[in-house]
Amino acid sequence: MILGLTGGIATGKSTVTAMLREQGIPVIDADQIAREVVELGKPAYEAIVRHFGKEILLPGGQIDRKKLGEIVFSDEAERQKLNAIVHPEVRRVMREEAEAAEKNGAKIVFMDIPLLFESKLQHMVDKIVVVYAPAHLQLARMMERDEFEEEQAQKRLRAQLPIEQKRADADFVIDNTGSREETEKQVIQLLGRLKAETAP
Ligand SMILES: CC(C)(COP(=O)(O)OP(=O)(O)OC[C@H]1O[C@@H](n2cnc3c(N)ncnc32)[C@H](O)[C@@H]1O)[C@@H](O)C(=O)NCCC(=O)NCCS
Ligand SMILES: Nc1ncnc2c1ncn2[C@@H]1O[C@H](COP(=O)(O)OP(=O)(O)OP(=O)(O)O)[C@@H](O)[C@H]1O
Repeated sequence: MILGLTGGIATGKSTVTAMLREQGIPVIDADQIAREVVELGKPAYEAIVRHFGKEILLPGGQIDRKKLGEIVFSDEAERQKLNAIVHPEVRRVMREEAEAAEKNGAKIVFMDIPLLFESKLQHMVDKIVVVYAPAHLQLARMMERDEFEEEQAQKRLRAQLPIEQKRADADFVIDNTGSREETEKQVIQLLGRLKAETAP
């Protein structure tokens, strides 16, 4: 069974991913793959430099993610352009990794896909788990973690569908409004249900 793990920016997907891995569940991470496919010299890297120019590079030649983020979260057309370069590569690698995990005998595989709903990737997964935190907590946690001003954080929030809508469209919701311990309890409870469903 392939589960799509999604939510909004800073709702706690990475936090939940770490908890799942601790329970021995494989999690394929779209953000991590999106970082790997734009490493220096990869095809997506070349395409990004062609479109956005050398101004978005660090002195060592790697992509300056902060700078590219400032551009794409301030300009919807540029964000779409970046998505069109990066997303097909990310989907291809995710499929490969899911197949490898299933070949290794995994019955339950999670794919952490932040933009699952926005990119209409529902077809890639059997069920959808949304990690939820209300918008005001998303903002506060993002500002603290990334040292963003409120306006920078708001821009990133506006580039995604509202978290309330995602919650409504989920098969399962993990509410990360409370403490990490409360969240972990929900993760373990969900795994219990899924293991019962996938038992022979
Ligand atoms: C714009 C970039 C350079 C900013 O890098 P940065 O290191 O600051 O952020 P990071 O990659 O860790 O992403 C953090 C979060 O931002 C949100 N986000 C990232 N890209 C996008 C996007 N294109 N549209 C909307 N939200 C996005 C997601 O919630 C993601 O979890 C980077 O996010 C990127 O290359 N994005 C395009 C690829 C993408 O869509 N990745 C997310 C899902 S695969
Ligand atoms: N239950 C919680 N209580 C307090 N802080 C939390 C909780 N869960 C997560 N955080 C913090 O909130 C921030 C966002 O969490 P996390 O990085 O897991 O979110 P994410 O959804 O993976 O974010 P992104 O979409 O940006 O990748 C982090 O700094 C994390 O340490």
